[in-house]
Parts: sequence; C-alpha cells; structure tokens
Amino acid sequence: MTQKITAHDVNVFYGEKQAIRQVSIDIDQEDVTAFIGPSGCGKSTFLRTLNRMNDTVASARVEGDIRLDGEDIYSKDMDVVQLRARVGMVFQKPNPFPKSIYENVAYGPRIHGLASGKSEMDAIVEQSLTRAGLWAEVKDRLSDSGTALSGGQQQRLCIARAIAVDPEVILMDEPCSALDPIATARIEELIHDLRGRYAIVIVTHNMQQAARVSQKTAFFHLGELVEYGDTNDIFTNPREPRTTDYITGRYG
Ligand SMILES: Nc1ncnc2c1ncn2[C@@H]1O[C@H](COP(=O)(O)OP(=O)(O)OP(=O)(O)O)[C@@H](O)[C@H]1O
Repeated sequence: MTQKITAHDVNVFYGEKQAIRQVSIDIDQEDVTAFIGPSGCGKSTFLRTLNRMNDTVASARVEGDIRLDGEDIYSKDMDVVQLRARVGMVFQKPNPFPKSIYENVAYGPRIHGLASGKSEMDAIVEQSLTRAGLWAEVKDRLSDSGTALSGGQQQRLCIARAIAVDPEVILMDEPCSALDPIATARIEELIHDLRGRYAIVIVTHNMQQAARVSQKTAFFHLGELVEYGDTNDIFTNPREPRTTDYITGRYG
C-alpha cells in the first residue's frame, strides 16, 4: 500500500476550544477511507486539515505534521491554490457555480492553465463528466445552468469539477446527505469507479454507507481518533469499546 497522506500528532483549535486531539493517520492511495463518528466529533474538521480548508476559518489553528507524498502541506513554500487542486473537495450540499454545466467543469482547468485551446478544454470537460458518470445525461445541454440539474446530478457535476483539475486525492464531506436513496446509490457506485485513480476520503454519518464504499474506516470520538483499520474489522471485530458502542447504535 502506498501512503498518499500521512498525518502525525495533529491538533486543531477553534480559538480556545480544541476540536482535534493528537490525531495520527496514514491515508492509502489505493483505498477509499471513511471517517465516521457521532456529530461534533471532528470528522469534518480533520478532513479539512488535509487540504488546508481550515485556513479559511479565522479562529482555526492547526498543529502537527501533515504530508502529501512526503511533502509538508503546511510549509511556507506550499502553494495553497495548487494544494487544493491536488486535494480536491466535494461538500455536503451540492454547490455548482451559477454558470453553465460546461463552465462549471472548465473553470478550474482554465485558472490552472491545463488546456491550450478550445478542443483541449472540450476534451477535459467530456472526460471529467464521463468519469463523474454524468456525460450521457448532459452532453446535449452543456450550456444549461449547473443549478438547473437535480440534486444528485449537481453533486456529480461537483465531482466532475474536482476531477477536471486532475487531482490526486478527493475529499468528500458527507456528499450524499442532501440526496435521495437513488442519487445516493449513484454516488456510491461512482466512488467505486473512481477508486484507484484517486485516493478518496469520505466523511459519512451513515455507517452502512461507510461499510459499502470504504476499505479503511477511521472512528472519531470527541476529537480523538479512537480506532482505524480495515473496514471489515472495524464493523465486525472492533478492538475498542467506544467503537463497539457506536457501531451497535449505543450513541451517535
Ligand atoms: N468554524 C467553527 N468555529 C468554532 N467551532 C467549530 C467550527 N467548526 C466546527 N467547530 C466545532 O468543532 C467540533 C468538531 O466539529 P466538526 O464539524 O468537525 O464535527 P463533525 O464530526 O464533522 O460533526 P458533524 O457530523 O455534525 O458535521 C464541534 O464541537 C464544533 O462545534
């Protein structure tokens, strides 16, 4: 297994309040990794340390060592715009730009200078929408607004947008929580299809979803990483009593 991201002794504070305590974890390149745990345990906060999205929160402070392919992502030399292209993110609520479907996907490659002309851009847009499982549904209406799509299609458009800049890692923060069961199933299939090409980390409230889509699961509680291992082991043979209590529904 190749370790794509390594995190050591990570603490996150919002002002005085500590949200993440001494978390160390290695994220595999080839796997889908699920972060689970009760509301407020810090899953999203920790996820957002992995592409420095917490930089956008004025009160947030991150301590510790986080590396992408061995490179310290909190180093002064790290270009954060570049980092967020390498480590893309998909949010809870689909958030397409109020622009055409085509523009939603082309925007990132344009600002990163990834296409040298219209035909190259067309190819990136088609490939990204194809990988996101949306091409067949939108190829005849690329100039329609992204916000006119269904919720599930919007979320796949957001995944296409992340894919378009050729990321190495995709972070997904409860990507299905605003979707119906059919749209959720499409996203879960898509995660299967994308596995291997991108390292994927998904925060989910839904334990069945974690069991379905991931190979590795990390259980967080009160800002700590309680247990991390193969998804099968976490759900069938957890080592920690707190994990057992959570997966058997005793809290959360
Ligand atoms: N911007 C913020 N400012 C201050 N505190 C915050 C902020 N964001 C999160 N927190 C606090 O940090 C802790 C962890 O929150 P976080 O959203 O990371 O948890 P979570 O496990 O993702 O929860 P949920 O599943 O409900 O989204 C919580 O106590 C939360 O109130």
